[in-house]
This record gives sequence, C-alpha cells and structure tokens, in this order.
Amino acid sequence: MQMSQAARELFEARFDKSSLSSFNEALKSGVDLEPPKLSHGSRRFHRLALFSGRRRLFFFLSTLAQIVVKRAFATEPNLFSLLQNYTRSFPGIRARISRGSASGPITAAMSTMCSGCGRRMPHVLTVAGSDSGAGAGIQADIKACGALGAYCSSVVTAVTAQNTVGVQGVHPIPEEFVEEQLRSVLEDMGVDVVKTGMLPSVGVVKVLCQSLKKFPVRALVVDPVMVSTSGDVLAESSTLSGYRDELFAMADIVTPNVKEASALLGGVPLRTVADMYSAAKSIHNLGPKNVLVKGGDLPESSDAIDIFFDGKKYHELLGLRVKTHNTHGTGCTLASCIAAELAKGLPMLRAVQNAKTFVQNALDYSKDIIIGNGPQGPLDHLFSLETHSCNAGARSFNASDLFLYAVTDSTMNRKWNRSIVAAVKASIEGGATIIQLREKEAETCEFVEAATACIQICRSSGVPLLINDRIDVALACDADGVHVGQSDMPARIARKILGPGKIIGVSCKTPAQAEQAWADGADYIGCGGVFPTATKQNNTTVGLDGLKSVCLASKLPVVAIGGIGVVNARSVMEIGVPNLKGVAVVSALFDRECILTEARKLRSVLTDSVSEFLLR
Ligand SMILES: Cc1ncc(COP(=O)(O)OP(=O)(O)O)c(N)n1
Ligand SMILES: Cc1ncsc1CCOP(=O)(O)O
Repeated sequence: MQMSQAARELFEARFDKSSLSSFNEALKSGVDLEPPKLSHGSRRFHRLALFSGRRRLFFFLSTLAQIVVKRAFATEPNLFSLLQNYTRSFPGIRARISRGSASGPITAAMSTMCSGCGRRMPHVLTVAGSDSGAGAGIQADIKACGALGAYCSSVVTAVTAQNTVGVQGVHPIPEEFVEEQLRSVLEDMGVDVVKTGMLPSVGVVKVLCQSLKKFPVRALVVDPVMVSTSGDVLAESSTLSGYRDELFAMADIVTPNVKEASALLGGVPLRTVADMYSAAKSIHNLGPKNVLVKGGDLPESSDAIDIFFDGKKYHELLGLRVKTHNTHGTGCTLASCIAAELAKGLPMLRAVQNAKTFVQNALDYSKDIIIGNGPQGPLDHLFSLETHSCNAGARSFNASDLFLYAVTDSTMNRKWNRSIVAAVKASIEGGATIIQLREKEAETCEFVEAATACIQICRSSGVPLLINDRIDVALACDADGVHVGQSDMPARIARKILGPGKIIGVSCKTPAQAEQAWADGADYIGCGGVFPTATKQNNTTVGLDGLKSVCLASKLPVVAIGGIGVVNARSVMEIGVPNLKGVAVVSALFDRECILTEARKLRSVLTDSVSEFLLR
C-alpha cells in the first residue's frame, strides 16, 4: 500500500519498524490480534487514509477487525489469557496484552519485541504455605525453582510457625486475599506452570480453580499436602473433596506420597509396590493426566521407588535411598522441580526424572549438614552453586546423566552450517542429558570461546558438559569434566590435574581397560564402537557381545558408542546389564537436518526401551 508522507509519519510514530515487522510476521503465522485501539493520532491517520480508495478499504478492514475482536472478548472471558499464553509461544514476538479495569472495556494492546531484545524466563507460580524454617513450603519451592533456572513467584495460602522439630502454629490467609494474590500474579507476569502445595481449606481450592479458569496456564502440578513430615495436620479434611471434585481434573500431574495417596482413596492401606500401582490407577481415575505415587515412606524398601502412571503406561522410577535426617521439604522440592522442568518445556516423564535426580543429589549433598535440633533438617537446595563455584570435592556426576549422551562434531556442524552453540542448544532441547564437545579441528582459542558459551547453556539446563581430550580447554572454561581415550592423557593424571570434583570418562574396549579406568579414578566408561561407523576412522568394532563383557567387568557405569541411532538404540539397551546407562551418539544427531527432532526421537526410543525393561 502506498502511504502519503504524513500518513507514514503518523503510523511510524505509533509503531517502531521492528515492532511492525514482528506484528506482520505474527499475522502471517496465523495469530489473530486486535489492531491497536484508535488513539487520537491513529484517528487522524484514518482520516488521511480516507483520501484514496485503497485507504478506505484499509479503514473498513481495521474497523471490522476491531468489532470482531471486541465481540470475541465479550463472549469469551478467557480469551484474554488464552491469547496471552498463545502469543508467548512465538519465539520472535513478545506480545503484552493489557487488560482494562474490571468494570471498563477490555483493551488489548500489543507491544512486540524482537527475539534478540529480551529473554523470557521459564516461570513457575507456587501456591503454598510459608515455612518459617524455610525447609519446605514456599521457601523450598522458590529455592528449588531457582536452582533449576526457573523464575518462581508465590501466592501464600497460610503462614506457619515451623522448625526442624515440628509445626508450632498455622495462620491461614483469608480466601479473598489468596484470590487477590492469584489475580496479581496470573494477570501480569506470564506464568507458565502453577504448582500447588499447602491448600489449607476447600475454599482456597475453589478460589484457585476459579482463578485458573480465568487465567489458564500451560501446566498444573498438584502436590496434595495434607500432613507435615512431623505429623502435623496442614489441611482441613474437607480439602480432600476439593481435590477430588475439582482440582485434580485440571491437573497435569498429582504427586502424593503413600500416606496422601491412602487419604485420597478413603484410607486404603498402601504397604507394597503393587499397592502403589493400584493407587496410581485409582487416583488417575479422579481426573489428573499423570500420577506420581512416591514410595519414599514405604516400609521395608531399600530403594526409593516411585510409580509414574500416565493413564496408559506405568513407569517404575528407581532411586537410591539416601541415609539422612535432612529430608524435610523433599515433597515440595520434587513437585517444584517437576514444575520448573515443565516450564522449561520438557515433556512430563523427563521432567519427573530430572526432578528425582535433583532431589537425590540434594539429599546426598545435604546428608551431613546440621541446621536445627529437631529430628528433621532441611536440604541445601542451592548445592549446585557451591559445587560449581568452589569445586569442593562433591562430584556432580550422576550415572543417569549418561542416558542420551550427545557428542558434537565440527565437520558435521560445518556441513550443516551450524555453530557449536546452536547444535548443543538443539540437542539439549531435544532431550540430551550430557554433552561432549569433540572438536578435533578447532583452534584452541576458538574452542575455548565456544566451550565457554556452551557451558552457560548447559548450566542453565542442568546438563553436564565435558570436553574431549583437551584437559586445558576443560580447565579454561570450567567444564564439568573430560572424556579421554586410551592414547590420550591417562585418567589417573587427568584426575590429579582436574581434582576430585570433575567428571572423567575413559574409552574402553576390553574388560582389562575397564578395570584400569576404575583404578585410575574415572567416573564412567565409554565402550565402542558397538556398530561400524563412518564418524571415527579405523575404529575396531566390539559388537553387542563386546559391550556386554565390558559392562559385566566394569565397576563403573557404561555408555555405549559407535553407529548407534534410532533404529538400533533399543537393541543396545536391551542387552540388560544394569550398569549400561545409555548411548552416546554423534552422527545420529549432528549429521541430521533437525537435531532437536532426532534427539526427541532417540530419547523416546530410549525411554520406552528402559521402562519396558524395568517392567519385565
Ligand atoms: C562417550 C564417549 N565414548 C568414547 C569416545 C571415544 O573417545 P576416544 O577414544 O578418545 O576417541 P576420540 O573421540 O578422541 O576419537 C568418546 N569420545 N566419547
Ligand atoms: C568417537 C567414537 N568412539 C568410538 S565410535 C565413535 C564415533 C561415534 O560416532 P557415531 O555416533 O556417528 O557412530
């Protein structure tokens, strides 16, 4: 459309050019947005536009669009929030929708921002009680989300006087004020996921349900807190009916422990893992999309077994029981971590697995800390800051990190015209659980620069980053560790140089090499090539039998490597040896057009094969 100079100036005064192009792009992508409300300036613009026939058409269409959008808002009160959520999912556009006063008309004004101008943080809102001891409740939720890189806002439902001995007092917040807090946060702050903890009365449950209907969010995590770890009652028994009748139907996941699961099911006793399976199914029948029954309190079990049920499939999630009194707040922490991982965009099962890993690491790290004189102390949620900042000797390695091990390759990145950083980012988004930079041709300076950028991405996603061969580069960028081959720096010297806090992996093809790697202080073994591969020249293949014999001889966890991809990953995992923890892949991710899609596919093959194996 040709515009007169005057009209152009008026138009550009209201929208800067980048906003305008983002707005146009959003429209092209199919978002229906209300055109800006006519201000005095734009009325003048319309008057000018009337001078030509084409401009008359513009005026007519924009007025028509305004009428349509206003009608839609009048008939669909949730449209405001739906639109707000919808626009949030556009990477190149950030739309802020402002709502008029409750009595006045709803106005939608859009301010756009190019993707390079700002950074959205994953956002969890916790709706829970305050714990003055800060081990559980709102305080635990904020710390856990922060540790996992999510922003956490809070709506306080009750204030408790609490310490490591027990709960000395509970002061519920009036329902109207809970509602007001909910409105303040949900209306303005772009919440991705809501997590609930202590909801002291059925009235608060109802207020929450109404608020979530008005302001829908991407996911709802319900931790049905009824009784504190010290045995003190934190919710009226009528809250149970609120959960069952209304809240569960809106929940993406409900995370009861065995006592809460029993209470929700009218007091049925839960004594065995089989009981947990049937409880998960019965609670699923109450409406939530997924259920996690936590078995930490189950008597007579040496492992912490949780049962996850998505309505079709059960997953038995195993964790080692950490011997410690410092368990106060683990339930709140787990649910908050699930919420944080969902807010980051992870699928549900992965979010649950990552949350479990975080809690287990936090328990392990905090097992000896002394806070308070009571029987149940708190966790140190921010342990990862300490391990990363002072390399204090507590290794941040968890064998389950080997599940989907992405190993980069500079030749492949060049072929597909991608930076290392973009490749790493995509693989993490697709579900990679650990990254190795294997950059055979990079100049040292370029390698350190790329590794430093990758470290930031990996840290914010909780994914360890290792460097292939180059201990100097690992030290320079404070990577989480190194992977060395049989002809590289021996692992025992690498350990001396790097200290106890870094992860060291060693390539092994034989049981003798596996034994040596353990003696040298390695953390894991990479075994392969399992299948023939074009990625590494002159590399002998050990096959599935060779892999099995190395696993059986190894005291360390093992990751399989070489020629592995979507079609054969299951056959690798199915060799059925407990210390085989995952697969490492190069070309199956990095020599493909879309790394993210391939990582997702591979992750899902691995998850399916492992859970089926566990259930056998
Ligand atoms: C996880 C993992 N396992 C094995 C290797 C191979 O390492 P290496 O023997 O040092 O061979 P190059 O990678 O240097 O060719 C690996 N990189 N990662
Ligand atoms: C580095 C390495 N070490 C043993 S096999 C191999 C290459 C793995 O690459 P791909 O996953 O493309 O087969």
